[in-house]
Amino acid sequence: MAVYTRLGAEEMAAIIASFDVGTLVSAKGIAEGVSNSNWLIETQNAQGDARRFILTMYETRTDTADLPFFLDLLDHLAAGGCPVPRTIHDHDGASHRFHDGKALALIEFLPGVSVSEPTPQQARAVGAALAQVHLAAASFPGTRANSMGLSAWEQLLGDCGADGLASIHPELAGIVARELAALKARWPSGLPRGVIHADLFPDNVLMLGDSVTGLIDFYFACTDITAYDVAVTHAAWCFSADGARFLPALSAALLEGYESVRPLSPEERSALPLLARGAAVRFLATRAYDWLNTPDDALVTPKDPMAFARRLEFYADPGNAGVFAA
Ligand SMILES: Nc1ncnc2c1ncn2[C@@H]1O[C@H](COP(=O)(O)OP(=O)(O)O)[C@@H](O)[C@H]1O
Ligand SMILES: N[C@@H](CCOP(=O)(O)O)C(=O)O
Repeated sequence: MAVYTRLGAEEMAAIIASFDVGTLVSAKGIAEGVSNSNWLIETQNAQGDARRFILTMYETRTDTADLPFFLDLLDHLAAGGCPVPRTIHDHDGASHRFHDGKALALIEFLPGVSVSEPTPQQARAVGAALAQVHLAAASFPGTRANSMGLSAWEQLLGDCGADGLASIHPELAGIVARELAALKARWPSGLPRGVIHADLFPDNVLMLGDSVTGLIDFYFACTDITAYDVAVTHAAWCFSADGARFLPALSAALLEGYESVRPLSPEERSALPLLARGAAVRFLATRAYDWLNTPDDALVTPKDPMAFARRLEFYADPGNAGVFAA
């Protein structure tokens, strides 16, 4: 459930009237998503043409100071030919506005559905789309530090505490301590950097058949190691949902699709096993924190941290490093 804020019909009509998109016909809350409130908006213009948009109201997890970066990035990538939604600017030319103290933005609706059991063809298309984003983002002037980097993982996992981690799984605290030490000692410097999506899970990709029709939810986008984004996407796409089974055909297809647009350098390739361990720790950290800190009556069901502990064990096994070999 991801509608945290209730908006009355009159309020919604007034918000939509701030944009040059016609009159409001319907507004339906969207159940998917966890961070922000989203509505599917239908409008009609003077000619009677129906149009669809997504209205997002940013809740506490999104820092509104970051919105110009996120929203300008969408427009930049869309102008560069990437399948990302454009933002609709209001009558004042602003990409976001405030309602009752909360920021909101209207963005283009893109068709497509999120796949839950991707095929290799779909993984290939996602790899290519990710590479297209990396190339198009190279000319984006904005920068944003990664607020979900190594120090944040350490902080979140520290906040969980050894007892908290042990309540999730008896061996988790030990695994986490080992991994954080290895990542801190060996995290690469000198690899190409740029703007990355940093959360390209299947639920953030819209597809029709084997084609990517939309890359959405850029609210973790930041400036970081480009190949780390490949590692995040690999961790997100190339395992069964519970992390228990690695899916080699998806892995090969994702990397091949990526390299069909942006070949990886030998240095990036050889860093991928470690970057993938980092990616697994990143999602283990937020999931473990949420697992221990989400109130029982919250609207959101926390995601299983162990699904990323299992991926981590896979990536940390030197016998599996060949997965990333050219
Ligand atoms: N531009 C878009 N076009 C079509 N559907 C979208 C678009 N943006 C978001 N959605 C829908 O809204 C849902 C939640 O959006 P998302 O940005 O992932 O929210 P959250 O940040 O809360 O996770 C998506 O799963 C998708 O169904
Ligand atoms: N992809 C993350 C959760 C982030 O939530 P999102 O709805 O903003 O994509 C995970 O699976 O842990």
